Amino acid sequence: MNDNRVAFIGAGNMARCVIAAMVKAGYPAENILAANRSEPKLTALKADFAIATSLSNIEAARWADVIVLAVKPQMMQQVCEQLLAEAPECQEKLFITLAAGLPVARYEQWLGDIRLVRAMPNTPALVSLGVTGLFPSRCSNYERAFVDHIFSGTGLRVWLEHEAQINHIIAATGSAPAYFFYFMQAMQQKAEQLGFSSSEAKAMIAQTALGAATMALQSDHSFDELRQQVTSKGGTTHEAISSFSAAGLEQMVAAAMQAAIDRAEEMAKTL
Ligand SMILES: NC(=O)C1=CN([C@@H]2O[C@H](COP(=O)(O)OP(=O)(O)OC[C@H]3O[C@@H](n4cnc5c(N)ncnc54)[C@H](OP(=O)(O)O)[C@@H]3O)[C@@H](O)[C@H]2O)C=CC1
Ligand SMILES: O=C(O)[C@@H]1CCC=N1
Repeated sequence: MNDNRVAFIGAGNMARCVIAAMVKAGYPAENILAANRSEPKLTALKADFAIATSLSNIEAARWADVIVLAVKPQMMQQVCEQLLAEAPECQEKLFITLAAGLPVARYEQWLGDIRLVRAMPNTPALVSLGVTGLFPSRCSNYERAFVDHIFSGTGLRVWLEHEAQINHIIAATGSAPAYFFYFMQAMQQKAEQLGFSSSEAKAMIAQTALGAATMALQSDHSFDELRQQVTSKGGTTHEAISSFSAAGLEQMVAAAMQAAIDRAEEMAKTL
C-alpha cells in the first residue's frame, strides 16, 4: 500500500499534521508530495520530513495516485475547477478532502463523479493522538483500506455511515482541540494571577489535562465517576464544580458544539 503516491494540495496546518503522522507511521517520504501556492511552508515540510514539494497544483495532481485536498473551504472551488480544466485525467484518481462543510455533491459539481473520501482529522494527529472521521463516496474496498492505512498514524479512525455525521464529528473532535486549548488558556490566566510563571502554569495545566485524559482512556469508569473520585464531600472541588454548573457549563458546551455544526451546514449551502 505504501507504493501509492499521495499529493497534498495546500500545505498548511492540517496537511502538516497528517504528513507528520504518515511519515512517523512509516509511509515513504518519497511517495508524499505537498503543493502550496507559496514557498515558505513547503521549505519547512521538505526540511522536516524530506517529502517532495511543488508550487504547482497541476504538477502535483499529475504526479499523484491519490490527491488530498487540504486548502480552506473558501478556496476549494477554484482549486478543483483548475484541476479539471488543466489536468482532466485527475478525475480517475482517488480524492481525499480535509475540508469542513463542503459536501460530496459540491465536489461532484466541480470535478465530476469522482471517487472521494471526506476526512475530518484534528490537529493532535501531529502527535498520533488525533481522531479522524472518514466518509467514503464511490470508493472500492481497497481504496477505503488504503485511506484507513494513510490515516493510521494520526490516531483513532472513525468510519461514518452518513455524510451528515461529518458535521457532528467536526463539533465533537475536529474543532474540539481548540475548546480544550481555550479552557487551558483560561486556567493558565488564573494560575498566573495566583503567582505562577507563565511556563510553570502551562506545564502544570497541560500535565493535568494529559493525566486526566490518560486516566479516562485507561479506565472503565465514566467521566462522571472519575469526576466524583476527585470531589470530596464539602471540599474544594465541589465548590469549583458548583461554580461551573451555576454558570451553565453543560448548556454552554452543547451550544458551542451546535454552533460548529450550524456553521458547517451553512458552509455547505453558501460555498
Ligand atoms: N486546522 C484544523 O484543525 C482542521 C482543518 N481542517 C480542514 O483542513 C483544510 C486546511 O485547513 P488548515 O490547514 O487549517 O488551513 P491553512 O490555512 O493552515 O492551510 C491552507 C493552505 O492552503 C494553501 N493554499 C491556499 N490557496 C491555495 C491554492 N490555490 N493552491 C495551493 N495552495 C493553496 C495556503 O497557502 P499560503 O501559505 O500561501 O496561505 C495554506 O498553506 C480546511 O479545509 C479545513 O476545513 C479539517 C480538520 C481540522
Ligand atoms: O475551524 C475549522 O473550520 C476547521 C475544521 C475543523 C477544525 N478546523
